[in-house]
Amino acid sequence: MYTMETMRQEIAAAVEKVRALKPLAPSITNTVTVNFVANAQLAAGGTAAMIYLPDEAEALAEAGSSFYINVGTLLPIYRETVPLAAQKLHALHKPWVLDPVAIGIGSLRTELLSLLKNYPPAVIRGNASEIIALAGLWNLSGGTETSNVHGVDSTDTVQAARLAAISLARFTGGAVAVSGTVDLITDGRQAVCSYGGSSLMESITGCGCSLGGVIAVYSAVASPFIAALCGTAAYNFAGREAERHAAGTGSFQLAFLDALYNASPKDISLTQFTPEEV
Ligand SMILES: Nc1ncnc2c1ncn2[C@@H]1O[C@H](COP(=O)(O)OP(=O)(O)OP(=O)(O)O)[C@@H](O)[C@H]1O
Ligand SMILES: Cc1ncsc1CCO
Ligand SMILES: [Mg+2]
Repeated sequence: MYTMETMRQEIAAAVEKVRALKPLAPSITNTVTVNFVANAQLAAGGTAAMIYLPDEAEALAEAGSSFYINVGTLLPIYRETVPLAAQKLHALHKPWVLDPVAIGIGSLRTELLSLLKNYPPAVIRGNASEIIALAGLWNLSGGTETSNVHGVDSTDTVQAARLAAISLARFTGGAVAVSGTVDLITDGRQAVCSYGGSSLMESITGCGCSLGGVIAVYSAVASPFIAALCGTAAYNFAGREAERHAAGTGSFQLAFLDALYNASPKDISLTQFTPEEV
């Protein structure tokens, strides 16, 4: 168990380590936000590599320190690529992050997300509706059988996903980060609410996707819980900072990357978060 003080120390240490080591966190991610994911990973201090083909996934699962799988826009080749990557990561005991974007839409997405239960990710990151639906698909408490996911956006509150997040974290032995106005991060034993960000983050695409990629970067140097908390705190810091400089959604995206790049270990570790009952 972490105290609030040790959480802050470990977050600051993770931010510093990533900037020193530049860990490679390869991604299988959607074509909508692939560029934003790579740029956010670089802004945090990590190294990015985006993958489509099965043999490349296996090679980069070996080469990387961690990995990111986001099922936002599936292509037929992912029927091979995603399972191969997950199997390899599981066999190598490497941390990987799952974003179950738009869970419930289409048969390939359901097939892949069901199968990934066999190779549990270190961190699951999603909006509230996605977390509830993944717990449902994996038959865990707090989940619902029918998905409330409408396209890629959430229709549930973060607190409504609390039990689903806790049961997913207990099942994987890792952590879950539920995003929204106030984010919830849990490892199944403790939970933290993280504050900050900006409502403009809902008006651009890819803040959630890229947060998953950045959590994968931090997973290379920290426990799943600290990595999830560190990524979320970095986003809450950078979002709030970017809003002060943005004229609208276009300049917000640029200001957000600048803020993420310029954020110090203290800026990130001193963001507001509070413990929650589990
Ligand atoms: N209203 C808000 N106020 C403050 N921060 C927010 C708000 N909405 C989202 N965020 C922040 O935006 C980031 C992404 O969360 P969000 O829930 O929008 O993900 P998402 O829906 O999966 O995004 P996408 O699928 O477009 O990538 C998180 O860091 C979250 O804290
Ligand atoms: C808009 C969109 N559509 C599929 S993935 C994606 C990025 C946000 O999840
Ligand atoms: Mg999303």
